[in-house]
Formats: sequence, structure tokens, C-alpha cells
Amino acid sequence: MANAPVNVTITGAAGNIGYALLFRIASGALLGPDQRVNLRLLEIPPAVKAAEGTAMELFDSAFPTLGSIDIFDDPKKAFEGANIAFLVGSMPRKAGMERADLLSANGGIFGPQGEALNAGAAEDIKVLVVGNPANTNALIAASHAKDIPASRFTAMTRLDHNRALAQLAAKTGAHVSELDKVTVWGNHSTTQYPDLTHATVKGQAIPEILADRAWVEDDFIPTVAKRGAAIIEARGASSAASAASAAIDHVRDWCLGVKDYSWTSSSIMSEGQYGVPEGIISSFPCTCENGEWKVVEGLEIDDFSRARIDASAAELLDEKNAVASMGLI
Ligand SMILES: NC(=O)C1=CN([C@@H]2O[C@H](COP(=O)(O)OP(=O)(O)OC[C@H]3O[C@@H](n4cnc5c(N)ncnc54)[C@H](O)[C@@H]3O)[C@@H](O)[C@H]2O)C=CC1
Ligand SMILES: O=C([O-])CC(=O)C(=O)O
Repeated sequence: MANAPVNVTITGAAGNIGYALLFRIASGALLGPDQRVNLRLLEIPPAVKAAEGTAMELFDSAFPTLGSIDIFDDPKKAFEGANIAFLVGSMPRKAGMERADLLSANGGIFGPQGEALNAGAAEDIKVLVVGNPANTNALIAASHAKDIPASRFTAMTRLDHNRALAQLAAKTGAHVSELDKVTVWGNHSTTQYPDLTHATVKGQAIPEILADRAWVEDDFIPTVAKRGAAIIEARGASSAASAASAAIDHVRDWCLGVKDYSWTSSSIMSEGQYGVPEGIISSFPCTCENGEWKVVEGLEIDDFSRARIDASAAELLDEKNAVASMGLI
């Protein structure tokens, strides 16, 4: 293999998403069959033993694309030399937990991880935050990494994007590969706005589907936005394999470029595009070239979309103000 190995750090490596994610990264699904990866697993001390078990299985898989596997309980060491970081480990909301408690617990995780990235990551570091509340956790991490451009901190709305594609495919009978120009705007939460306004099926616009407002507003949008809860209800555990798959899609497009579709959805630092306030990490329609996300410009935003985009941006601003008032950013 001609290229130097790429160092990939995964936090929460012993968790459910970690278990699905690590094997796909190691097998070449992230960067292709000609790129070796070194895995750097970060866990909290009580979960290090479980991470060691996963590492034994990775070792036993004898992947041609896997270089080394190292396990850490110290973020400073785990992020040393990292080219790519998947921040999966977090404190998800538990029954009875107030939002302020959730944000504060995650501030204690993502602030120090941002500092550790700042201290030791490679110059080309790319960070994807998966752990919820993903957008605001990404904002916290970015604000603690003053020397890393904010554009290197992203949050995952690719699972929402994929869920939207799957719903549209089911509705139209087309294959997901025949769909294009679907967007998820806003927060990875129930305020997200999966937007079909510009969508195409086999290259054609879908006016008859958009005219079916009952389906779009009462079926499609809530089904996509509440899919996480539906999976938890059905499985008794949150989406793990689909989340891992979406994380691979996000970072692969970031590293190798958006190629097979016009755009995808990625949560990136807003610079005020489409009236989304600057300084929040919000989902946009994005292309990616040479390792830089770029918001697709010039899309028409109708009144319905405007209201939905504004509502999700308002929620992100509320979250930002909450963590700012706690001194977390
Ligand atoms: N953005 C998205 O689309 C999605 C996000 N999620 C979120 O991803 C997160 C992880 O989900 P699962 O893997 O199912 O959870 P999990 O509970 O199975 O695993 C989380 C792991 O993170 C570890 N961890 C906790 N604090 C840590 C820290 N400070 N440093 C390193 N590791 C730490 C835990 O020990 C545990 O092994 C959750 O917050 C979940 O809500 C899940 C699905 C989709
Ligand atoms: O809802 C959850 O807790 C997990 C999640 O983020 C998703 O599946 O979208």
C-alpha cells in the first residue's frame, strides 16, 4: 500500500455503535481497499476491558487494510496524530434527565476532547460527532480547539438523510440509488427538516408527491424525524448499525468527495447560509471536494421550508445559549 496509514480515533469504542463501526473502518469501507488504517480506541476506564475484547476480534479478522490497534483511556493520548476522529461516546439522555443536565454532562466530555484534539491531532484532522446531542456536542468540542478550523468539526445528520432516502424509495418504488437532491436541515433532533422540495427520482422532479401535503407533512417528515425513537421502541436499543453505516458514509464523502449524487446532508458550522444564524452547527445540503464541505448555493426556499428551517435553527441557538450560560463554550 503506497500511502502512509491513516490514524482514526474512535471514542465510545466499546459501545454499540463502536462495535458496528470498527469492523467497517478496519475492512476498508471507509477509505477503500488500498488505504491502511491505524485504529485508536478511546474508552472510559470501566469499558477498557470490553474495548480490548473488540480489539481481539479485530485482530482475529486479519483485515489487509488494518494496521495497528491501540486502546486508551486518556483523550490526549488517543487523539495524538489523529487524522480522523469519530466522537461516538457521550452521555445520552436517560429517563427523567433534564436537558440542562444532559448538556452539562456532555460539556464535561466534549470540552476536554476538543482540547485534546487541539493539543495533538494531525493538521488535516476531520472530526465527526455522533454522540448526542450531536450538533451541540460538536459546537462544544470546536470551541475548545482554538487552533483547529471550525470547519473541521461536523455532526452527524447523515443517518437522517439516509432515512429520508429510504422513506422516499419506499413511497415511489424507486431504488435509493435513483434518488437525488434530498436535504436534511437543522438539528439532529425531532425539529430537523427533511426536505423533498428539490428531490428527484430517476432525474425527474416529484410534483405529484410534493402536492400530497398529508403524506409529506404528516407521514414523511415525522417518520424520518422520529425514526430514532421508533428503532428504540422496536429494538429495545438505539440505532447502532445504521448509525455506524451513516458515519462511514459521512466521513468517506468528506475524505474522498461527494461523487454519486448531487449533494448529501452534513451538519457543519453555519456561516449564515440560507438565513441560518452564524456560529451554530446545523445540517445543510452539502457537497465535498478536496476535504472541504461546501453548502449547495441558490436553492429556492418556500414558506413551508423557511418556517421549518427557522424552527430547527432556533432550537440550535437555544442549545448554544444554554451551554454558553453554563460556561461550556
Ligand atoms: N447522530 C446520530 O444520528 C446518532 C447518534 N447516536 C448517539 O450515539 C451515542 C453512542 O451510542 P451507542 O454506541 O449506542 O451507545 P453505548 O452506550 O452503547 O456506547 C457508548 C460508549 O461510549 C463510552 N463513553 C462514555 N463516555 C465516554 C468518554 N468520555 N470517552 C470515551 N468513551 C466514552 C461508554 O463507555 C460506551 O462504551 C449516543 O449518544 C447515541 O444517542 C445514536 C444513533 C444515531
Ligand atoms: O434517538 C436516539 O437516541 C438515537 C439517535 O440519535 C437516532 O437513532 O437518530
